[in-house]
Amino acid sequence: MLAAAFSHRFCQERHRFPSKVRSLSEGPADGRASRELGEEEEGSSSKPGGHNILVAVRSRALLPQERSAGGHAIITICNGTTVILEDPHTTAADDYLRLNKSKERRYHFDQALEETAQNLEVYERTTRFLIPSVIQGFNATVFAYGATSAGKTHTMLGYPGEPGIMLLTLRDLFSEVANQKSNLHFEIKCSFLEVYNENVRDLLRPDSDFLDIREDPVKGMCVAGISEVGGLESAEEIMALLHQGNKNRTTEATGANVTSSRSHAVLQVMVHQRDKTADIVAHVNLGKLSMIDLAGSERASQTNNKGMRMIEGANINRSLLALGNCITALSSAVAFVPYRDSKMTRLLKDSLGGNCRTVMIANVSPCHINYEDTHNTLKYANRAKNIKTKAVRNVVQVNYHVSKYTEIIKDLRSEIQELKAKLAVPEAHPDMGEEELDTKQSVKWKHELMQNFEERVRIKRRLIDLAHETKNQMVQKSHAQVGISQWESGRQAFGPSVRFT
Ligand SMILES: Nc1ncnc2c1ncn2[C@@H]1O[C@H](COP(=O)(O)OP(=O)(O)OP(=O)(O)O)[C@@H](O)[C@H]1O
Repeated sequence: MLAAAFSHRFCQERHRFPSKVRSLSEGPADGRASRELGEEEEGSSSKPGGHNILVAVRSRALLPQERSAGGHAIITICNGTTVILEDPHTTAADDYLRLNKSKERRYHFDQALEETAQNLEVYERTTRFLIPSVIQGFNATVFAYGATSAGKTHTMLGYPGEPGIMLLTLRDLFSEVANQKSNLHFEIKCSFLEVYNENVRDLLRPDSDFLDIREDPVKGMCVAGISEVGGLESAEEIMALLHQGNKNRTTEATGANVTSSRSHAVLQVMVHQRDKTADIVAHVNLGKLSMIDLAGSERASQTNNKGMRMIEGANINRSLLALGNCITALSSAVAFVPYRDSKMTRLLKDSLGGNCRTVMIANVSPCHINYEDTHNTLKYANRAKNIKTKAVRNVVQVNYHVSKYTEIIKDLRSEIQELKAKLAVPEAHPDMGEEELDTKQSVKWKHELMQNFEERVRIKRRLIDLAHETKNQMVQKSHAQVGISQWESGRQAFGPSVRFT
């Protein structure tokens, strides 16, 4: 009773989301995350320790079917960061061990969003701050986690009247790119995949084979052979691809949700950014933004799923259990993290423990019938708060040694052709006038100019040859070094008795 009164008072001071539009780089309405982003943007994100995952919890309203089944809400959100979960199980009057136990569980998160929060508010308080860092070459992931029908797809995808995190993020990303286009060159590509029954499928090329996940030393975890659609200019273009891909996504009606996602869906947007004035050597920032709508965990007893739906459910639960185990391992900082236990956790490896800035949105149902699921989601979300990632800017140096020189030579050649065409004037005659002599003089200058250009072409060619020679010499040098180290290790293995004659 006392606890209930306290929570009521506490809720009077509930957090109000500021109506003022926050700037992209301002960070979410949370001091900690905002400060961390500042460090990241200054390029110091490689500092030991890294950043904590930003964890937000979103509770939806009771659904009509939950109300008609006599469901009541057991979730209270306070102060924009606290979630109070009421245990609906009644305690028997003679259960003396539990009589004085509080029936409330209290959790604190970076953000806690109540049922009145629209997707735009969720986006502004959780994800918006990631955009500048993606443009600067950092990896970022936003994923929705929770039981079936908790509201993950509603949060990530939304619907035309209320776009979800994916569209809102893409809109801001493209408008930020447009703001910076005068000084920087951008290339934006996207891919869309699903993990269904432990198989990875390209949703933009549904007739392709199942794909493999690989760990690339430069790109991190990636999917071999996934199609990347390039030349994208607007969020709407990506959303069109997403809707096309979504038609290929596996969703079915289940006992718990009429449009239940039976697969985990991953939308990845790659942003390549470089200076417009870049010369022979360019530094390209490679940012990758992953937005993930996970399939929801479900209890077979509650969903009444049979046959294929039950197998899917088992696979979904298996991969979510693997995700839960990874979260537990990472939050307790044990040495071994079982990423390999499922495809989804392999894909999420960078987002959970690697080079990435990560936001987890844990969706919960407020209905007392879903108490166990909600409790589990809150427990995992609470553990995930301790996970640290180390985001570093991905910069590759593109050395245009050969390709750029060839391009320059091509340009010079076409210039020479143009000059030659202009030079195609009649030969000079002895009885020429002053005007004609002037023309002859300018023809001479043009000729010299052309020779100059030809000389430049020769020099560029020589540079290419030199680059090749240097490369060959380096290969020979490394062969020689391998030989020397083999000789030295052989010498150590046989000891000082080996004599060379
Ligand atoms: N914040 C919300 N406001 C209003 N309705 C919501 C909200 N979140 C979810 N819903 C409704 O709840 C139902 C289930 O939501 P949704 O399909 O997003 O759940 P899910 O977690 O993606 O489920 P699954 O894992 O089975 O795919 C839908 O009818 C959706 O419209």
